[in-house]
Amino acid sequence: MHTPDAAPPPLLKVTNLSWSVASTTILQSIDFSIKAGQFIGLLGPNGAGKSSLLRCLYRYSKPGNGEVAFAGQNIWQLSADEYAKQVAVVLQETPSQFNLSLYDVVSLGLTPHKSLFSSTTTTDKELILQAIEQVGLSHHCQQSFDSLSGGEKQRALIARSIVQGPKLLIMDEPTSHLDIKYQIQLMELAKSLNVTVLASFHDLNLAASMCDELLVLKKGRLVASGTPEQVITEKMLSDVFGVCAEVSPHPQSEQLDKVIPHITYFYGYQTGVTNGK
Ligand SMILES: Nc1ncnc2c1ncn2[C@@H]1O[C@H](COP(=O)(O)OP(=O)(O)OP(=O)(O)O)[C@@H](O)[C@H]1O
Repeated sequence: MHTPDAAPPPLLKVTNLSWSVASTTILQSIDFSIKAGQFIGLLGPNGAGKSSLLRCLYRYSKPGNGEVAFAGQNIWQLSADEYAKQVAVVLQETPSQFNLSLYDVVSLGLTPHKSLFSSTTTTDKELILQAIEQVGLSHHCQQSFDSLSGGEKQRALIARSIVQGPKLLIMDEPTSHLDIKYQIQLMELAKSLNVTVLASFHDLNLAASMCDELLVLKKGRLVASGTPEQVITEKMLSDVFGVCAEVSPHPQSEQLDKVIPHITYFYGYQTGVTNGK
């Protein structure tokens, strides 16, 4: 009898994940999975646990309970190098690169793929230059990384991720220091790479416009997940973020052929005007 092939496992599956520091529970009983090709946004107020969760996913923190599986395999059973070939990370704070040029920093994306003494080939060099061109920084190639602007640094780190060739790109508030144009550009750039992306956001409208699905954390628990239309509701904004707001379809929804919820925030928290909405 013919049995249909089993569906492939999700690219990332988080099961009953909890993480504590000393006796304080920071993340509690978190379950979700991400399919290959999705662009997922992680939301939550300050201190909700977004960075802590992402650290458990890029194998920096080991959960006290539960499991993180990548393509069906517990990530702690993979070596750090094996995992780094599959998962790239862009963080909000860029550590100093000690006078490395932009080119050198981008070339570090090759590190997980190279043995200790192997040299950079012509193909590698082409890949590095192509990635730098893709993020629009060709004219800064030899500039020291530390002297780049915040937006240029973040784009350079995306170029490093392109060179790394990951299946999953994890970004922890990568746009927090960028002006609005670069925030949009950086996220659209990440979206155009055709890799699976999990990114934390503070700008809920940006997340709603970019993401296929959203995950919402509150006090270390996953309290909502689904499409932006399902997740971005006036009730969620009030319950999780404590704001009074109106949600309506973004004017581009029709043009883009999907419902993009758009949030208009109300002001007057000191005076109580928001209560009378
Ligand atoms: N190593 C640690 N030791 C003690 N407490 C920690 C540690 N890491 C995180 N926390 C605490 O866990 C909670 C969640 O922090 P986390 O940085 O994950 O939140 P976040 O959602 O990313 O916040 P933000 O939006 O402000 O960046 C905070 O109360 C933080 O102080």
